Amino acid sequence: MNPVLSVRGIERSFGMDVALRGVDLDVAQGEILAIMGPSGSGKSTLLHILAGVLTPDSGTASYRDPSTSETAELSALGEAARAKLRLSEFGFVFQFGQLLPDLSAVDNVSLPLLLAGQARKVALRQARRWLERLGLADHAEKLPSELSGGQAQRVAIARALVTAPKVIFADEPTGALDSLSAEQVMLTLTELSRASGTTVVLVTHDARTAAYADREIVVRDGKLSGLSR
Ligand SMILES: Nc1ncnc2c1ncn2[C@@H]1O[C@H](COP(=O)(O)OP(=O)(O)OP(=O)(O)O)[C@@H](O)[C@H]1O
Repeated sequence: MNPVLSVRGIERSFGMDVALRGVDLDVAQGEILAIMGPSGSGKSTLLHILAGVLTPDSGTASYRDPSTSETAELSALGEAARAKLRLSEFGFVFQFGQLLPDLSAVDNVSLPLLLAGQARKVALRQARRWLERLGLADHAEKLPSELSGGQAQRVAIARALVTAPKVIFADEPTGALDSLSAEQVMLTLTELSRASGTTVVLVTHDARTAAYADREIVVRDGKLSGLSR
C-alpha cells in the first residue's frame, strides 16, 4: 500500500479520559475508508488526528502529498502550520453541514477559495460549477435555512470539494439525514471522490453509510478491533 495518511502508536487522552490507546493505521491513496464503532470509542478523535486537527500525546501521524510524495509529520507541526496544510490539502464535511447561516449556498461554497486567496469572481464561478455538478444549480442563491437537510449536506460536500482537496474527512456526514437523503449524499460523495481520486475518511454509526466505503474499520475502547470488512 502507498499510504496518504499513516498513524503509528497513537495515544490521546482528554484529562483522565483515554480516547485512543495505541492505534496504527494506513489509508491508501484514493481509498474510501469508514471508521465505525460505538459512541465514545474514539472515532472522532482518530479522524481529528489523521486530519491534523488534534495532535496525539504520543505516536506519530503523517500525511504524504500524493502529487509530490513529500511527507509532512502532522504530529510535529505547530497549529499554524497544520491549519495551513488543512486548508490547502484537506476538505471537511460534518454531521450538520455547518454552512454559514447568513451566506447563500454559492457564497458558502466559494468561501474556501476566497480564504485561499482566489479572486471573488473566479471563486463564485467555480462554486457555481460545483453546485451544478451536485444538482443544486437552482438553489445557489438560497440560504441554508431554505434548503432541505440533504441539499444542505450536498452544499457542504461542494464546499469540501471546491478546493480539489487530496483528502476529505467526513464526521457522521449522514447523521442528521433520512435514509433517502443519506443515500444521495453518500452516492454523491463517493462518485465525485472516485472520479477525482480523492481519498475519503469518514466516521459513521450507520452500516448503510459505511457500505459505500472500500474498507471498514472498527474502533472499540480506543483501539482498532477486528476489521469488519
Ligand atoms: N474535546 C474533548 N474534551 C474532553 N473529552 C473528550 C474530547 N473529545 C473526546 N473526548 C472523550 O474522548 C473519548 C472518545 O471520544 P470521541 O469523540 O473520539 O468518540 P466517538 O467514537 O467519536 O464518539 P461518538 O460516536 O459519540 O461521536 C470519549 O470518552 C470523549 O468523552
